[in-house]
Amino acid sequence: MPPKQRKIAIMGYRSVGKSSLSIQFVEGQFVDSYDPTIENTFVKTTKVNNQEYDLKLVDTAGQDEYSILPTQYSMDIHGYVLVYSITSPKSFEIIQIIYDKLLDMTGKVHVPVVLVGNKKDLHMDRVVTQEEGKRLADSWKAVFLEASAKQNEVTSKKCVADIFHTMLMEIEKANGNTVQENNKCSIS
Ligand SMILES: Nc1nc2c(ncn2[C@@H]2O[C@H](COP(=O)(O)OP(=O)(O)OP(=O)(O)O)[C@@H](O)[C@H]2O)c(=O)[nH]1
Repeated sequence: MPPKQRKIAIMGYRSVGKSSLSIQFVEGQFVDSYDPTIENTFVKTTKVNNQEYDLKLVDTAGQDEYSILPTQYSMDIHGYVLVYSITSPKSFEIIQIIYDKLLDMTGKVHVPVVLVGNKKDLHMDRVVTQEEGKRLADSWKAVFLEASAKQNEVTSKKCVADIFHTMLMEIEKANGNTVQENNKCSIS
């Protein structure tokens, strides 16, 4: 089977770890320093359920309540990884605004979304509970995962690559395809 071409955007408030999650997935490393992103596209070939995907990952600039989303984000993007930090109530508020803007812009009632609560390693600074994240994702009929880009960990027994693999599977489902669920850390 030829590889499928997929484009995913990773969005959220400033400093929630969008670049860190992207770099952990693409390069397998964590960078502690903070360098605000303008926009960056990563390319990676990855395999899920025996299907190869040529993935373009658009790491967007941090958005706030006043940001106007570039219209190209509604045109050639197959799915959205929406990220907040479990240590930032503001980022949780902003992610809901971004989701509403996406629906408005695409004119759709449902877009493939994976909601990610990042920085789950910072237990002491947690302000957004897992239940709040799950409830929000449920209201969108989206998948919810908590992650640590730093520790390359996602919910239980999974790693950052699984965020993107889950996203690819959500896109398959949105296209009417059935998918196999995977419950351990993916390597590629
Ligand atoms: N402890 C911890 N720190 C993290 C994690 N993910 C990111 N960080 C740190 O948070 C800061 C911001 O991370 P970035 O990945 O640059 O955030 P961003 O969302 O891309 O930021 P913008 O480009 O401004 O939108 C950096 O200092 C990271 O090292 C994580 O899972 N745990």
